[in-house]
Amino acid sequence: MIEKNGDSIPHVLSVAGSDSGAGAGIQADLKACAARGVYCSTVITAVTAQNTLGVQGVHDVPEDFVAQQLKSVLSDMQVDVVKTGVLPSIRVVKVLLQSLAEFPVRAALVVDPVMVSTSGDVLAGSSILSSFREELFPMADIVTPNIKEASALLGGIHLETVADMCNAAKLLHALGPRKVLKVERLRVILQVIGEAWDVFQNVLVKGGDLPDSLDAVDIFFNGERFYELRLSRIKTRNTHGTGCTLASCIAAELAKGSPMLTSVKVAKRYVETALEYSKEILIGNGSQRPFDHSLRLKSGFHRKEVFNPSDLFLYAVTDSGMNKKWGRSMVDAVGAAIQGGATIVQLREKDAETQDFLETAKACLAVCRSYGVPLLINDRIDVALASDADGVHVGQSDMPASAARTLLGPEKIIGVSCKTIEQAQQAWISGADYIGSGGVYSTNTKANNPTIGLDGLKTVCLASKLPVVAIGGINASNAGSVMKMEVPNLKGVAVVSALFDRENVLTETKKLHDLLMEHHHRKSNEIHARQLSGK
Ligand SMILES: Cc1ncc(COP(=O)(O)OP(=O)(O)O)c(N)n1
Ligand SMILES: Cc1ncsc1CCOP(=O)(O)O
Ligand SMILES: [Mg+2]
Repeated sequence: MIEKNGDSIPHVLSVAGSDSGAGAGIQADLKACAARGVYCSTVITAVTAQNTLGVQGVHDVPEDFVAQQLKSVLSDMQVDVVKTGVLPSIRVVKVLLQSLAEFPVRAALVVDPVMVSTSGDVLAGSSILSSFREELFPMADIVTPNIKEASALLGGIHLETVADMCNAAKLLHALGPRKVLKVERLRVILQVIGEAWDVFQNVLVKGGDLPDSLDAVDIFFNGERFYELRLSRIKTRNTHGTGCTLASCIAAELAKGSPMLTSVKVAKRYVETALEYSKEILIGNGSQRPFDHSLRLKSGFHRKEVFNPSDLFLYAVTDSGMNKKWGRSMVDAVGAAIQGGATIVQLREKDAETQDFLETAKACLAVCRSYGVPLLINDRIDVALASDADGVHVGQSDMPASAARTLLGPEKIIGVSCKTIEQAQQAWISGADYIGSGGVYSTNTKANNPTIGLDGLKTVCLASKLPVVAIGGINASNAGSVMKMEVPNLKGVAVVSALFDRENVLTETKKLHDLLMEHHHRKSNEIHARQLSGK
């Protein structure tokens, strides 16, 4: 951290190559860190003459001078995270590792094993592979290869499917044996002192180049579990520098103190938002075009960064009565729902005392943040504000969404319950982010709540400018009928009893998640087939 007037600013050191076109490399790292509110210092390892057409020349910086830059920064400034990009020679890798041994960084080492530019130009030769595998990776907290890099690092194996990517992530993870030995000791110490630990080496295999995928799918593996991180693929040619930017954002979030998985999810969302924002900008005449890291040029656009409609996919709404009945705490229930695949959580406490509600909210928020899952508060703006939850859900007789927006500001998520076209239009005008629509089917969870059926849901979805989540009596046997409806705004289902009025929340959530994924894949394949046949 760097001290400024008593405030500390998270600090990332980027050790990478310069891109004269400023789409990738050091320049992308500087812009990404600035966009994420983090200080970024730089050690330049190579200077490229580069533009949107490709790389016209590369000049490696002599390793002595790389060492001198490293010493200048690390001996003087408190670095939280080191992020690496182009490391053009084995000697530079050695110099880096020696510097890190002399001046250890506080939080993490993020290794983006850059070998080939977007244009296909080689930036680090294959002689570097063994040095990466044997010397650098064991020291890294996360490595972030794309498909081509993962394949090269694993002796040229073919990576064509998500299953191949999982396999590659596992094999790359296994290259960190010294790290595992080192962290095993740390794990024991942390367990003894009761601290959470997040120190296993992590691998993110980026699937941006995966053939035939409509989504941008990355595989995150932490040595224990695989996470399939899926966002819609933005159709644009302005993608030069996405790898550098993603790794820098991960580094920036780690420097702020976020857990690894949260950092990866935040970084992925940021890149998606930046690509969406810049998909039509024109810089240069070639096909390797950069994007705009500074999302504030278009007013209001950065709201997209706050809320991701695909988070509505499996929306878990809690019920403390049900948890009590099955003898578990709210925190355990929320943790189990997230592990089962819940993509957003709402705390719905109808009878709790304010102080208890606030404490529960803070405890659940810690769980949600550790998984990068947003937590919303039902009805109570005051509890959302006091706990710093990610937002609120309000109904037609709760505080109006416009007043909630004024109180919560632009950085929080607001959902509104709507049964009619007029309510849906008003929600949009009021500055809400999404609509909850139902009860679709009858339910015992909410009294005096007329059902609107699938037809009512469809009417709201078609009229809505906001994404919609369906709610009310939804479970594993009828969720398919809901998601089968051909309405673009419908993003998922919100569920109470089918998750929480059950003995095993994790199993029930997983069951529903798998079913929703099956529908999602079927729908994606249908769209893909339709696009291919030109219909
Ligand atoms: C996602 C979602 N949709 C609708 C509701 C219902 O909210 P409301 O109409 O305010 O009723 P209560 O939940 O407050 O009883 C919801 N909670 N979540
Ligand atoms: C909160 C709410 N709002 C509309 S229906 C409903 C209850 C949904 O609960 P369940 O999923 O148990 O039917
Ligand atoms: Mg309400």
